[in-house]
Order: sequence, then C-alpha cells, then structure tokens
Amino acid sequence: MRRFILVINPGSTSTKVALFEGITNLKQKNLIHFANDLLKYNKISEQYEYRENTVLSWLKEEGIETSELVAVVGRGGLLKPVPSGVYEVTDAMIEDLKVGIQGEHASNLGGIIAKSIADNEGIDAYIVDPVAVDEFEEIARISGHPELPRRSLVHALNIRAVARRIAKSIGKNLDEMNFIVAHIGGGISVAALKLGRIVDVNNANEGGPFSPERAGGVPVGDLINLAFSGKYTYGELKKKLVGQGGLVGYLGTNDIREVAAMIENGDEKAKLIMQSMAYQIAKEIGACAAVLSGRVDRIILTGGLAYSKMITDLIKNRVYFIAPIEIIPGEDEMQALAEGAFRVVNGEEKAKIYEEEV
Ligand SMILES: Nc1ncnc2c1ncn2[C@@H]1O[C@H](COP(=O)(O)OP(=O)(O)O)[C@@H](O)[C@H]1O
Ligand SMILES: CCCC(=O)OP(=O)(O)O
Repeated sequence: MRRFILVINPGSTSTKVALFEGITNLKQKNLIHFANDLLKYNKISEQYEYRENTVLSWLKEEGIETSELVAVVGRGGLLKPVPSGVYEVTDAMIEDLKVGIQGEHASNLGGIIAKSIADNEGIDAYIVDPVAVDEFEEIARISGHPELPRRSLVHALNIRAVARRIAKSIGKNLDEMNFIVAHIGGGISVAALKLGRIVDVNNANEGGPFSPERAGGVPVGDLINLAFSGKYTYGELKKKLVGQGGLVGYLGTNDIREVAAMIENGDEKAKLIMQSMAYQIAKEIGACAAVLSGRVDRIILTGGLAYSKMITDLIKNRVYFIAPIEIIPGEDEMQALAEGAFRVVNGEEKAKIYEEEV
C-alpha cells in the first residue's frame, strides 16, 4: 500500500533523507558523501545518479519498497524567481535545475532526484519553498547599478517554517505578522517578513554578513582588482568567496564550536572574528528593522549557529531594543518538506506549476 512520503534534502557534503507517514517522521538519516566521491563531478547536477543510488540503497536497507511511496519531495534549488509554496516537479523545472539557471547549489539536486524516483513509480514529485523564492517589493530589487539588480536567494524553507511556528505560538497566522528571521548556518540569510512575505533579504550566497564559510559582502572595488589581477582563476575566486571565506578564511574552521574553544583558550583573533560575525548579523537585522519601518513583532534566530550561546548573546546585545527575540536552533527543513507535500497529497493545497509562476 502506498503510504510513505520520501523526503530528500541534498547539502554540499551529505544528503538528508527521511520517510514520513502523514506528517510523522518515521526515520531519518544523513547520508554522508566522501569528498573523493564528489570530486569527479564537474557540475553539481552531474552528481544526481550517484546520490539517487545512495538514497535508493538507504530505502533498501530500511526494507522499504518504492512501491510503498505516495509522493517524493525534495529541497528546491536555484530556479527562476518564484513565489513561495509547494511546486510539482515538471520537466521544465528539471531543465532549469540541471543548468543551474540562477547558479549551482546542492539543493538543485532535490527536485531532480525526487522526480527520477517518482517517475519510476508513476507518482508525483514536489519541492517546497525553494531557495529561489522571490517575494521582494520592487524597491528592494534596486541596487546601485541597473545592470546588477538585487536578487532574492534565501533559506526560504526553514525561515518560513520557523516563522509559521512562532506565529502559531502567539495565536496568529503568519500573514498577520512582521518578523525578522536570521537563518544563521553554513550560509546566512537575514530576512524581513512583512505580513508573512519575505520582502527583503541579503543574497545568502553573495552578500550580507560573512558566515562560517562564505565571505558575504566584500569591498567591491578591491574585488574587481583581485579578479583582474591574474592571481586567481574564476573558479578559484568563487571558491574563496563561497567555501573558503568567513570563519574558514580567517580561522581555518567552519565549526563555531572550535572557534568557541579557541576563544576560551585565549585566542584574541578568534574572539575578534566571532564578534565581527555577530556584529554583521546584528547590523543586517537592524537593516531589516528599517525595511519594516520599525514595526517588528519578533526577531527569530535559527540555523546551526543559533546553538551557540556565545553568538546569540553577542547578537542579542545589539538588537534587543528592536523586538522580543526567539531562538530556534537548527533547522526543520525535513518536517517542512513533508508537511508541504502532505498538504497537497491530502488535498488541502494545490501544487503550483513552475511554468505558470515564473
Ligand atoms: N549542535 C550544535 N552546537 C553548536 N554549533 C552547531 C551545532 N550544529 C551546528 N553548529 C554550527 O552551525 C554551523 C553550521 O550550521 P548548519 O545550519 O548546521 O549548516 P548548514 O547550512 O550546512 O546546514 C557550524 O558553524 C556548526 O559548527
Ligand atoms: C543560496 C541560499 C541557500 C543556501 O545558502 O543554502 P545552504 O546554506 O544550505 O548552502
């Protein structure tokens, strides 16, 4: 009997998988990919067969047949800008995920793997609140140059899931609330939610605060000089900014726990870098308060860094005056994906069609 929803969430070094019955998580695993296994692929999209096989092997290990699946749902990637929601994975979407229409990112594999498994069973595949969710107001799109508009690339899935949860806890719907949500993980998105819509956010890949391994916004003139210095190839420079920036660039680790240990051992540089990361996050939260004209119901800190009291205290000390602060460490992406797919399977919501929304 078909009853399980398979959830697939690909990250840069692992693929999280889970099996849900309804909205109950029955089992979940983080399938780790060794760097050597991924090295041979030039493009992330080329990893899809390898990763799909690891997902299918996991199902087998768990004694689950794909014929028992009612739907497959994956984390959505860097598609064309789309409104938030649950999307059926269509052939047009797959094409954009494969070419990486807004860039390469492991999340592009979610829809690709989901559809491949679903097609073999004649069932539907979905994605939910992809990182390409774009609810910007027009004013937010304007940068300092018409050829370089600001783009919305955001941890939409977790941000909307935790925002929904906090709204519910205060007895409101998300569309009644103004929130600032800072997803502070491997990448950082600080988003202004105006009546539930993400009306502004730093581009988590290319701007805003530096993160454990991303440079965030850097001085643009100096970056142009570096780019034309002949010192680095395009790929090397990209890696410097995404992967080898932030904590990794300064301290050689992306693990905030290691940084905290360095500080406890008296490392002054580690202390300054930690303080600076918190300073930049707080500054971005302040910017979002201006976006919302100061009408902020809650500030929410979420993502892996929110486990660190050192960092959340540093942020709180700078933004406490804006609004009450909620801390939801980690992320709830697997549950949010399953719940999105379940709403469609259960007939509570109609899946959007990508081609009709872009
Ligand atoms: N349980 C934890 N306690 C303290 N720090 C954590 C914990 N889990 C993750 N982190 C830190 O959070 C950062 C990664 O955030 P995370 O949201 O897990 O990343 P990703 O965006 O890759 O999912 C790292 O610096 C990591 O050290
Ligand atoms: C591009 C925005 C999404 C993002 O950065 O996700 P990860 O932190 O999971 O890489």
